Amino acid sequence: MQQTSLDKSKIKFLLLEGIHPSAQDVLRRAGYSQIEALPGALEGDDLKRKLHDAHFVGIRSRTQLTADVLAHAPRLVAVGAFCIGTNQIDLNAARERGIAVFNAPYSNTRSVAELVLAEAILLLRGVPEKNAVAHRGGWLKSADNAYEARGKTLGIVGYGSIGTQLSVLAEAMGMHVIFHDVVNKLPLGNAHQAESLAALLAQSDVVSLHVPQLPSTQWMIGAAELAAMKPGAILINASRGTVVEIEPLAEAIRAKRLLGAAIDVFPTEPKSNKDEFQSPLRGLDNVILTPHIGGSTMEAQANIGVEVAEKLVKYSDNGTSITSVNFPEVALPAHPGKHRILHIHKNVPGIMSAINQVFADNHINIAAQYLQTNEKVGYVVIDLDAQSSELAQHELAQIEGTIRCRVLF
Ligand SMILES: NC(=O)C1=CN([C@@H]2O[C@H](COP(=O)(O)OP(=O)(O)OC[C@H]3O[C@@H](n4cnc5c(N)ncnc54)[C@H](O)[C@@H]3O)[C@@H](O)[C@H]2O)C=CC1
Ligand SMILES: O=C(O)C(=O)COP(=O)(O)O
Repeated sequence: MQQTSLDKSKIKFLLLEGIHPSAQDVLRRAGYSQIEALPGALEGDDLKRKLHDAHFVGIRSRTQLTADVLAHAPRLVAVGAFCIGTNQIDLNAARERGIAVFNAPYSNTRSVAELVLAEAILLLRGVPEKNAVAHRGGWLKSADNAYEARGKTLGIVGYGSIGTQLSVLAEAMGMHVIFHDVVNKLPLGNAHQAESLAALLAQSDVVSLHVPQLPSTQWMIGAAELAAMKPGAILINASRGTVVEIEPLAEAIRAKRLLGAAIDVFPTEPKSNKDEFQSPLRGLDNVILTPHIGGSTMEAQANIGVEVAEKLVKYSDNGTSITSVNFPEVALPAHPGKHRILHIHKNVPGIMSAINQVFADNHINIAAQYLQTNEKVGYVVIDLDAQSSELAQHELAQIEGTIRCRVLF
């Protein structure tokens, strides 16, 4: 019988951006050996060349998987975003090509929240500036503009996984927490939802941003919003570099309208540790600049490596797409003794009857069938007897609207 399931030894994983070795451990334990791991991001032709024969790619926040790049990845079955954000991936283009995208929605939330809280404390005390001055041989011993965190108001913009973690930690230190979110959220502890972003900016001593990169969050903090903040307030951004306009922020710091800032993410970030970091914020002593390391702790990275690699293995081994961020979610049991056909198709009228007709016309018994659709794509999984799978796959692949059809056994 012809082999229709791709041999594991032929399945290629490309892991970029220094993904934690825990991911490779999971993949190897599952029987995958063709793994290429690179320390930095790739772009342009280099990225396209590497993706040409990859079945799975693992990235972090830096690698841009645009529609054009995905068009150069004919074998790609799934993308693992070994991070929270998936804005670097054209999720619709991936879906239309039958490429499922998975991420790690929770593994680094605590790391970000801890860093932000630490930065808030340091900035309220003017430590970054005092530290910079001391390194230059100066001595800024003074209580001027140095404050306790206790009793100060922390304004959290985006009250999701990270925002809520931060809320709990900050309250434990005696801060008052208010938040702004486009969705009505359950306030934790004594936090409360501000009436608007403007109200939050007007009341907060520290403003911390935790929104995803979306059209609606692009440049949401610009000159007008910075001017609306309390004089002497602090801004922290560990969300995405498109959320804050950097020039007006640099100006507000230089003019001492804001006491300080901590910025972890930038409109343009170096693609590896070898490239120069350029920013108008360089040289401003009371701005903490960090190289997008909000989620970069050993704990978070090791957990993310395992979490996302396991999702890729499950999808590769048995078709389970549960928790995919762009794909119909199907939770599948094992299929001992049966072959399993995974058919990804455009969600158009008549396609399911065409699929089922193949089984009727060819007298093939369906042992189990699972279907999930979203607006654009349908994902149907069919378990059947081994001797029928080659014929079924051949026939199903001919159906108009088929995006991808593979067999597992
Ligand atoms: N600096 C770093 O290393 C890291 C950065 N991140 C960034 O942090 C972001 C947030 O992460 P999570 O809290 O896990 O996401 P989440 O999805 O749990 O929470 C985001 C919240 O923002 C809200 N939101 C969306 N649009 C908004 C708008 N226009 N105005 C106000 N609120 C809005 C959502 O309703 C949601 O409650 C991620 O999308 C990622 O970009 C995440 C991890 C590490
Ligand atoms: O989890 C996220 O969304 C992050 O921003 C972390 O990105 P990174 O994996 O550190 O490139």
